[in-house]
Amino acid sequence: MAQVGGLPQASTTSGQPYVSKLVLLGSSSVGKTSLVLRYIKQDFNSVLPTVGCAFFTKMLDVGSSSLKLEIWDTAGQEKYHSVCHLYFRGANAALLVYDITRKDSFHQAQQWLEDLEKEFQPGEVVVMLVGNKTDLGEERQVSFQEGNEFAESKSLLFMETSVKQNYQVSEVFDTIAQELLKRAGDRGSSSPQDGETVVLNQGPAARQRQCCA
Ligand SMILES: Nc1nc2c(ncn2[C@@H]2O[C@H](COP(=O)(O)OP(=O)(O)OP(=O)(O)O)[C@@H](O)[C@H]2O)c(=O)[nH]1
Repeated sequence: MAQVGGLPQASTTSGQPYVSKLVLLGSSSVGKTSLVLRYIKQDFNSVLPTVGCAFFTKMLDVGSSSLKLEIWDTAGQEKYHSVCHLYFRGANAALLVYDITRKDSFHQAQQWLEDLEKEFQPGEVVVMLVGNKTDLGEERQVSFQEGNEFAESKSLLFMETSVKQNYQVSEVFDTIAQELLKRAGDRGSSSPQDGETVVLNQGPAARQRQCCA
């Protein structure tokens, strides 16, 4: 797993949260929607395939800082592939989700990374590779080592999860939040003042790419 730094240095003494956009990308049926629903609603049920994109928000407290995560859960079906590009514009973080029992989904996650690399500057977006469905270990086609090595080669965060068994689900989002706040602190972003909302990664490049979603 790529190294994650300590707790963020930035603080929100004014009580205003940082706001970040997190996009979930990956093949159909790898468990993207399930991951979000488990995290936000502590629920695991069979869900219908996503159409286009679903949107969720979640407030997190990390140390003395608050972060509002705007979570965009994209549809994995091939017919929505081109639409997904519209959704990941302006993202601060991305989860590239694959199913450890499906090698093709691992390759698709790598393809999504290439797409992100075309859209963003190196290091502009926090990216985590997530291998889901560890409860189906007997059907595993992608080893932990394979996922980890690919993530390390691309300087991505990496975790394996089982949404079904609620294994490492909150850790995925907490790690992303910590990394976002750490980067905000490293950049010296000032704490939001009363009535002000700070949107991370809103440099000149990001402002030019307004999301059309
Ligand atoms: N065994 C197992 N099944 C899971 C797990 N996570 C999700 N599933 C199941 O996998 C199927 C697909 O899950 P979804 O969350 O709809 O997958 P998705 O990636 O959002 O799919 P699209 O909306 O088509 O992009 C559902 O039947 C889930 O119940 C897991 O950790 N283990």
